[in-house]
Amino acid sequence: MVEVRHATAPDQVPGMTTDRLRARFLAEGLFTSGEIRLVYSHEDRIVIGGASPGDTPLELPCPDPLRAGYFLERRELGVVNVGAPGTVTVDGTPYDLAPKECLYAARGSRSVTFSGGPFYLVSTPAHGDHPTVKAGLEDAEPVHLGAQEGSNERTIYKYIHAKGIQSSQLVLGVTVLASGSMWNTMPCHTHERRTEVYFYFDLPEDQRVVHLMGEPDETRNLIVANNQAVISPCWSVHCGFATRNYSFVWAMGGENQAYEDMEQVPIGQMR
Ligand SMILES: O=C(O)C(=O)C[C@H](O)C(=O)CO
Ligand SMILES: [Zn+2]
Repeated sequence: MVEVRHATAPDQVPGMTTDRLRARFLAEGLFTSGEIRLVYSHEDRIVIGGASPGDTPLELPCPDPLRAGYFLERRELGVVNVGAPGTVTVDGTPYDLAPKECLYAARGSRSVTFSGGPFYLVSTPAHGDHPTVKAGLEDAEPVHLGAQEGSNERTIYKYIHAKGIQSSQLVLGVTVLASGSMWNTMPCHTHERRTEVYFYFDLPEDQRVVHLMGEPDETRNLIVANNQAVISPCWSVHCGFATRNYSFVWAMGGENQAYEDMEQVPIGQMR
């Protein structure tokens, strides 16, 4: 199943109801046992999805919006295990992924199958060839940020980026909040040259993230549950706090792969 989302201009946001805002930017229901569910966003043509194999392995389909012979004919794929240990098999080679481990699947791979997990998927168009690579948290250089005083102690694990796993344009990592911390990405930023998607996981079912989005001086909030994702166009801040600690996958596609290429927003400029 694939859902197509069109791009949104920032001047459309002030008039939006909560329902319209959620329909545009929040991806719910990505995980249904026995299915692969995808959202094709026209923001930098990022595809996100959830693969929930249940008892039977699932094969990545090639949905019609791609108009390709197979999913990775012109694309690259990042996979993060967001559940129990599982295996992703790429053209017959199995890669065992523990929770929070990552696999980059190369353009040109004809078959990708999933068992165990579930797995979160992010794909962007690719114009070059880079090998399929698996990485664990120990392979990603951890960056410790924040402090208890700000309720934002967290570790950023960068997997696919300019100095890590090589890709054509995909940039991807996992941020893990320490127990007792709730805030991510504050002070926040935008990326004029990229689209970013935050996918929240490891959050108990009865807890929520309050995700802030919109232009810095015209923010809105989305109340986000476990295993849901928020699409941030280049003009949108992306940050939030939750009712307890959690983890999230951040992934970007666009003009460049420099993690540091962002416009910082001093909190005094936010409204
Ligand atoms: O907690 C954070 O801060 C982040 O994880 C920020 C993301 O990595 C990000 O937004 C990258 O552009
Ligand atoms: Zn960002």
